[in-house]
Formats: sequence, C-alpha cells, structure tokens
Amino acid sequence: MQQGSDIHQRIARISAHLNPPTNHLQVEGSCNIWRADCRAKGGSPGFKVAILGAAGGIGQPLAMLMKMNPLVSVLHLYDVVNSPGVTSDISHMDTGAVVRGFLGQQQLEDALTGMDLVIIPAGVPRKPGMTRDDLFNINAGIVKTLCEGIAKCCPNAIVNVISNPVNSTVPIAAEVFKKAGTFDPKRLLGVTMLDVVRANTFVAEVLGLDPREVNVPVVGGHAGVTILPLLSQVKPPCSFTQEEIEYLTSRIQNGGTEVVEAKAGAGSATLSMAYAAVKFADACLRGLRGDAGVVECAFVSSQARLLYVTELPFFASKVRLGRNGVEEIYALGPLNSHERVGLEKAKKELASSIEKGVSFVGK
Ligand SMILES: NC(=O)c1ccc[n+]([C@@H]2O[C@H](COP(=O)([O-])OP(=O)(O)OC[C@H]3O[C@@H](n4cnc5c(N)ncnc54)[C@H](O)[C@@H]3O)[C@@H](O)[C@H]2O)c1
Ligand SMILES: O=C(O)C[C@H](O)C(=O)O
Repeated sequence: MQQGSDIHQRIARISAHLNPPTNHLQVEGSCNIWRADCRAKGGSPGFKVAILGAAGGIGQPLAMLMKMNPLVSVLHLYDVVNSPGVTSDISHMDTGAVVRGFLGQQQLEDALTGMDLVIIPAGVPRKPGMTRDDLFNINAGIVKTLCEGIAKCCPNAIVNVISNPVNSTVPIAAEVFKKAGTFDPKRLLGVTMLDVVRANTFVAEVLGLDPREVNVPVVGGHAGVTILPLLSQVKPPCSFTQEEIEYLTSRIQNGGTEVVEAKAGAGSATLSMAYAAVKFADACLRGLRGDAGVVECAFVSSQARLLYVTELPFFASKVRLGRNGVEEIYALGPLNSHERVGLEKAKKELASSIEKGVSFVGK
C-alpha cells in the first residue's frame, strides 16, 4: 500500500515536470526529470554548461561527451534546429548531468541563464576549396548574436569559441562584450586545441611514441600559416631533421583541410573537434574548480594577463587556467630560426583577421 502510494506520488511529480509551467521547451527523459527533482533537494556539485549549435556535426558528439563529464551537473543544448531530438537522445545516458534542450532564438536566453561555461560550435563549416575566412560572412553574424545573449544572461561565464574563422570570431565576441560593458579578457577563449591534438598525433607518429605521452605547444591562431607548432619545445625533448620539420609543420597547418577534402563536401572535422573541445572544456572546468597547474593552448586577448606575447591584441599561446579563466599567459620561449620566420608570417595574417572581426562589430 505504502509502495503503491510512493509510485503514484512519483508519477504525479514526473507528469508535473512533463508539463512545466515555464515557456521554454524542456526536453528531458522522465527518469532525468525525476533525478533533477532529487538533485534540487540534495544539491549535486558540478558546473552548468551550455552548448550553442548542439545539433550540429561537432555539437552532437560534444554534447554526448560533456554528458559523460563528471564535472558537469547541468547541460543545456541550444540550436536553431533539431535540438529536441538530440536532447531526448542524450538525456537517456545514465550519467550525472541533467540535460535540457532549447530550440530557436526565442529560447536563447533561457538556455544561457545561470551558465558557468558556454561552448560555441554554431555556424557553417568549410567545403573543399574554401578557406576558413570564406565562412566569415555567415558565421560572424551568428557569433555576434549568440554573444549578445551571453552578455545579457551569463556575463560571468567562461566562453569557448569554436566557430570559424576563430581568428576573427573571438575578436567579434570581445567587441560585443565590450559594447555591453561585460568584457573580461580572462573569460573569452578561442579553441585551438584541435591543432595541439593533431600536432601531438603527427609528432608521435614520426617519433614512434604513444601520442598521450607527447605535448606540442601550438601558438599563433587557427588558420593556415597562423597555426604555428613549436617543434623545438616538444615534450619529451627530441630533435627532428629539416625534412621532418617541414613535413610536420605543413601537416599540422593543413590538418583541417586534409579532413575537409577527405569528407568531400560533407563538412569539416567534427569528431576529433568534439574530442578536442571536451578536452579543452574539461581543462576550463578543472581551472574553475581550483585545480592547480592546468595549462593548455588557447587564442586569447593579450589583455587577459597584462602580458603581450606579441604586439597583437589576440594570440594563441600556452595559458594557465584557474578560477577566473585565464590566470596567466606564458611567453613564447626561445624560438629557432624556422619558428621565428613562421611567427612573422603568422602575425601578418593574424593582424588582418583580428581587424576584420573588430570592424564587423564596429559597423
Ligand atoms: N575551432 C576549431 O578547431 C574548429 C574545428 C572544426 C570546426 N570548426 C567550426 O565549427 C563550426 C561548426 O562546424 P560543424 O561541423 O559542427 O557544422 P554543422 O553545420 O554540422 O553544425 C553547425 C550547427 O550550428 C547550428 N546553427 C546555425 N546557426 C545557429 C545559430 N544562430 N544559433 C545556434 N546554432 C546555430 C546549425 O543548426 C548546426 O546544427 C564551423 O564554423 C566550423 O568551421 C572549428
Ligand atoms: O578546417 C576547418 O575548416 C575546420 C577546423 O578549423 C579544423 O581545423 O579542422
């Protein structure tokens, strides 16, 4: 008898959640709803994370991997299409995070309110023959609108920008936040982790090592010659022939194009990108939690820590992540002559990509 009334109470609670009194679409499996209810009472530790563009090629595996991350307690999945299906699917995974879906511009604010970390993979990908800059006309407007929402609803969130061209979309985000009076250079990070992931893989292949043991700093930006692997600073320490340096530099700089061509019109890197994005997001969350010694490469504002690695306002370099986002930017360290030449080429292209992003918002 007692057991029967418990079940009825549980069903009543579940159906109350299935018809939520809010105006936003809450796409959750019934078990998750019940667990969400318990969580509200018990209080589960963890961070609130939103993915904007969650139904896309990167967004879906990224959402799946973030649902598996024990540091995440709430996962908001926002897109302009298909987010209900992705949310329903992912919400059945028996991991801790509670998943909620949000569909369309009118639900952007609900998706963002209260978030600790916002990851942005929204926007169109390249097709063969295109540069990342060819995506500017469409993706600039998408990133601008999403960042306006962030400035309004979660101005203190850490923001991870994946949408290309990163060398311009990060400056766009910064300008939007400046206009709104919410810009904190420590909290805005362009995701260049895929370049590091590729560099680790390709260098490990050449050295005959396990890629998990290899760490290659990749600095500059995220497009062509702006992707500058520092092969003289590889860990564990090693040396390369000139031929290996040229092969590795070219393969790392063209890794994205290699995938775009192999996919032959069906998009760009999605699975390795989702892996890299989760690796980076996890580092940001460990930093927020207060872990010591969290160091990754990212494309950040040079104002983030009063250290101008170069004279440019944005640059990718090794950064230490902490409770406030970017706690420290590391200097480039000693470069060899090949890297010094590469740095000059990278800076030239970066300067114009950054300026293009800044002036887009100024218009
Ligand atoms: N930083 C990197 O290293 C890196 C790596 C790979 C891809 N990318 C970039 O990531 C972006 C996404 O790539 P993808 O393969 O996932 O593309 P995709 O087309 O598969 O997915 C993009 C998603 O964004 C959504 N979207 C479009 N406009 C939106 C808006 N206004 N608000 C919210 N969502 C919106 C789409 O509906 C779609 O679901 C591209 O710009 C691509 O170039 C960056
Ligand atoms: O190459 C692309 O267009 C996508 C991404 O920037 C990548 O490096 O894979």
